[in-house]
Amino acid sequence: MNERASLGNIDGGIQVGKSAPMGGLPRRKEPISATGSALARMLRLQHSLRTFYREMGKPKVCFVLGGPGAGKGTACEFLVKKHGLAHLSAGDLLREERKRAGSTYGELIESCIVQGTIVPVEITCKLLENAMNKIMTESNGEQDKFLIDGFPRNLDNLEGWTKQMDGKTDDRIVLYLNCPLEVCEARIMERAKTSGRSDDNIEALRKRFKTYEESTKGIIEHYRGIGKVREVDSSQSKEAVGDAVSKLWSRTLAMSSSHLFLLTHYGPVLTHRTQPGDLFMLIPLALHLDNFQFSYFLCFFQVDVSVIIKWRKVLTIKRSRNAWKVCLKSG
Ligand SMILES: Nc1ncnc2c1ncn2[C@@H]1O[C@H](COP(=O)(O)OP(=O)(O)OP(=O)(O)O)[C@@H](O)[C@H]1O
Ligand SMILES: Nc1ccn([C@@H]2O[C@H](COP(=O)(O)O)[C@@H](O)[C@H]2O)c(=O)n1
Repeated sequence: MNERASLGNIDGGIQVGKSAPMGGLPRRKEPISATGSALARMLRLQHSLRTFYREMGKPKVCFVLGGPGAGKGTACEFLVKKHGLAHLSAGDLLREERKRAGSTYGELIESCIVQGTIVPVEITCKLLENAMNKIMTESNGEQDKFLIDGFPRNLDNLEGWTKQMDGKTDDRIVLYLNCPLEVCEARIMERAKTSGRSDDNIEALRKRFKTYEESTKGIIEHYRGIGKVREVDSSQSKEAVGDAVSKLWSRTLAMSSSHLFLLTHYGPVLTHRTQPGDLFMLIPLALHLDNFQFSYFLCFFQVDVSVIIKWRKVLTIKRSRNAWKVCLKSG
């Protein structure tokens, strides 16, 4: 499903964000001795669980940046087809809003586009927020992974997103498509023959390059500084870029969302990062490590079955009522 643009306008008015999948922590089954350290451990665990649930319920975002013509849209289309992600292009949403009858911002948007400057973030961010909400609502919350293409482009975009979205999204990584500007120029001039875009001409392109050099590169460096940039050489063929971004997605994003957590009141006792291609199941996992009289938490997790199989050396897994029970093997 290609969900590029055409997804919302500023008057859409849908609330962003969705509530965490679980309302709160399950009740303890058995009381534990009320020592200070046990209490401290409980509080720590409660805090990490709350963080975990909060992050799990948020839409996951991968920003896609690079120069004009670096191949952002093309790479996103590839990821949509291969990995079923939702693609929101800030530029496409702005162009859509520009032509919407009755839009208050049509003229402002057009003037920014032909001048190669950046539209005020309140407009772009609202369009993105509405489009994300539309996709999440229509998919019943199942589509929660977004490629946001061409955003944040400058400091105003970055600060506005942080303020307007205020932790409502889980901003995972920045996919940076690095391509020499001469290559970008040749691509855009080729695209200009058929695109009909008012900024696909050499004059507007030079202005867009200037904005990219002066504003967007600083944003990429900001994200690099906090370890979020994943870089791909996008001067390669479309197939090679597609392969590279797909591998990146599998290795970085899929892995980071697929941990196996065994939670006890002593904290997560084991976590495991999965490999691309592992089998995933969404199952209710109830943990009760009998020997240690741990209380259990009934949780929904993405569980990598092959990991469970490895751990069967020390753990047994039984189905009990409607839940899975994990016990330490005796002897
Ligand atoms: N790896 C590639 N090799 C050759 N041509 C490419 C490659 N990637 C994209 N193109 C072509 O270059 C042009 C620009 O690509 P695309 O629209 O994906 O870039 P973009 O970064 O999204 O551009 P913009 O910022 O202007 O929207 C398109 O005509 C596309 O078909
Ligand atoms: N965050 C953004 C993104 C885009 N724009 C404006 O749209 C033009 C075209 O963007 P593309 O990503 O489709 O190349 C861009 O030059 C800007 O004028 C913006 O303002 N803010």
